[in-house]
Amino acid sequence: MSGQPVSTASHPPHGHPDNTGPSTQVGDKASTASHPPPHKPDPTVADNNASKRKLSPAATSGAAELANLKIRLRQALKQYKDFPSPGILFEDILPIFADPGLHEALLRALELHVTQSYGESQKPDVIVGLEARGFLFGPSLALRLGAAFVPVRKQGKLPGPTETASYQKEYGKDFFQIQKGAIKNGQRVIIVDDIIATGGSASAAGSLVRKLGGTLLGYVFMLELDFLKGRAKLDAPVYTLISSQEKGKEGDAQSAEGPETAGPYTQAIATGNTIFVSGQIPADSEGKLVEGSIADKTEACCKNIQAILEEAGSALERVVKCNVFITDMANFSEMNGVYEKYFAHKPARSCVAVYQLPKGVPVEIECIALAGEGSKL
Ligand SMILES: O=P(O)(O)OC[C@H]1O[C@H](OP(=O)(O)OP(=O)(O)O)[C@H](O)[C@@H]1O
Ligand SMILES: Nc1ncnc2[nH]cnc12
Repeated sequence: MSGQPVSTASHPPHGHPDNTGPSTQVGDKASTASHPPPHKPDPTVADNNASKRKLSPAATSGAAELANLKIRLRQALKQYKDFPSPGILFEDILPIFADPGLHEALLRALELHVTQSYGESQKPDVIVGLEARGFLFGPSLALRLGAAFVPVRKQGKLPGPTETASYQKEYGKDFFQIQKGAIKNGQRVIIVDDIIATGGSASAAGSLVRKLGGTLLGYVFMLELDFLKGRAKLDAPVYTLISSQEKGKEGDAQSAEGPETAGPYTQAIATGNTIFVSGQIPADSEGKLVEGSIADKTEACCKNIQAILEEAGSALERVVKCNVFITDMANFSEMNGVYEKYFAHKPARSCVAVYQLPKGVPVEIECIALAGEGSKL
């Protein structure tokens, strides 16, 4: 587990007790949710059972492993503007394969996802990988699962009788082919690829699998470009390890919605079963400062923390400690009004007034959270 130092934007720790706002009082149990609700939690709804739930050590260590892995994978991605054609922001996954540790971690996470999602009785018989990047990890994954690997290739590459499907992808039109007889009637199949963008490629591959009589269990991707809504084209369950921001920047490996870091620190670091989130200021995902009241700005900080935690497989409900920095205690109660909607379970908290904050903002919030439950591991 990596133990990189946690770098908050610019603040030394402050130990100011704060029992007048929505923080947990001394003597309260640390309130963490071992079983977050299956639906996305509404941060504005109080969770009165939060303090009764406990984490199992195995679940938390698995979840922390996944959280850390996601952060490391995201950081390894490289983005290229206008490749292969103008207007496309190309997500390069190859650096993951250049690092044996990340490569191994990727395969482990995918293997665990499949074994835990489908179990022994629904084990896949065949992993289908899509040319070319689905070939980078499809065969290794198949081997780990004791399944066959079958390639779907671009037109004209496969010998013998084939089935063909045409499709439109994010940057062009193409044809996929599969060898007739490569999948037997009724075999359970999982389709894997590096990226789902518009979903055109994956959908065409799904149609080929079904043409051969395969039972499509689902799709597994390393990365999803959410904003293209490709999964809407697919009619089998979709799993993606990480999702990508709508507007990324070249060379940038930030989480989906949190603002990019403005200095030599990382948005979040997971170690053990703990996630340390760097101080969040009221800025949007492009780093633009949010205008408006203290309430608006506090809300922006909370939303950034929420996005970063969710990206790391955790949630606001799993925050155990917050540090709030404000530049004027006259704003304390307006800040609290919003803060308590997001942190209804009252994690431990300090709130201090500081002389100045980066970029002249009036509020900054950092936190420590427990990793997610580990349902994917
Ligand atoms: O969801 P879509 O819009 O269909 O796009 C996703 C597909 O695009 C990329 O492949 P590409 O055709 O560029 O081939 P490559 O792997 O050979 O580079 C990627 O590897 C996916 O297969
Ligand atoms: N933006 C993108 N980056 C990398 N591969 C892709 N395949 C389809 N769209 C892509």
